[in-house]
Amino acid sequence: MHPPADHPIRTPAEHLAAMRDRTPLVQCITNFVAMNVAANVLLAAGASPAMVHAAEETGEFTPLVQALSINIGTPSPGWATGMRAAAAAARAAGLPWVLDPVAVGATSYRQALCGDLMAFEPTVIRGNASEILALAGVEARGRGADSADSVEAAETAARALAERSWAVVAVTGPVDYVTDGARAWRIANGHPLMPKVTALGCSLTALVAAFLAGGGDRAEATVAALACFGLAGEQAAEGAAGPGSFAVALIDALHAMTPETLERGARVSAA
Ligand SMILES: Nc1ncnc2c1ncn2[C@@H]1O[C@H](COP(=O)(O)OP(=O)(O)O)[C@@H](O)[C@H]1O
Ligand SMILES: Cc1ncsc1CCOP(=O)(O)O
Ligand SMILES: [Mg+2]
Repeated sequence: MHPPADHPIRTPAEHLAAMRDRTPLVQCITNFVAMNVAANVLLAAGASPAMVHAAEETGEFTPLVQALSINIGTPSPGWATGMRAAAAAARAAGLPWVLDPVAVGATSYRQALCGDLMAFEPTVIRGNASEILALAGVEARGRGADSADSVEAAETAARALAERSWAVVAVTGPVDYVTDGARAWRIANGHPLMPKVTALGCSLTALVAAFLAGGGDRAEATVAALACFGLAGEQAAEGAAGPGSFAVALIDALHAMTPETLERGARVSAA
């Protein structure tokens, strides 16, 4: 169900162009905080969002989309049933899907839900360092939805989780880390204002799903999405007076991003 690893190598710019060529329909089951922000991020970047979460319709709806993003940020039993149904439908249809394990270390309910979802083999897992540590079963110091651990501290756990689950694992923070268990990259794009705006991580997870829908190697598509989002953050910060105007400028920067700008601005290195 995962794209084969023998795709020709694409640059982040080529991944952006491929995503936009497809204008992928991305089903998002996300939290109440992120719903609007994530939809606007997808639209600005060139994808098409659909916030569909009811178990009653997802079996019918998920096969119509090009990628799925599941974020457990504000879980409840009905939504959890919808998440499991959507993940099952994505797996059955061979669609790429991304898991965002928000605050998974905080409660046993979130841990159990992520355990259920992991059984449906996410294509990519994207979280902050504390979330990836907790999901990997390593002691983490998360504070709710925020990380209290460094990306570096989560790298070994991320690799182990990728090997164990066969998901690509993306750990975000000041410098992001992406691994498929065999290969790894660091993405140095981003700006310190990004964690000062809620739901940007959640929105990035949805953007990763959109980039996966563009095809190619799933790890490289993930790296491309992170570089694109981080670079948009850098550009947005240039004229921002603080987190409020930054959030608006980030949407504008994603909309204005071109493959050429991304080619020049992506700071990706092998890890
Ligand atoms: N201190 C920072 N400096 C630069 N970029 C950051 C920083 N913290 C987070 N980011 C960026 O913010 C985005 C969201 O990541 P993160 O804050 O780790 O997710 P979450 O909101 O899920 O905790 C990513 O693009 C990441 O690279
Ligand atoms: C604040 C909050 N509480 C539950 S979900 C959520 C949003 C978290 O968003 P992000 O992980 O992108 O910062
Ligand atoms: Mg998050």
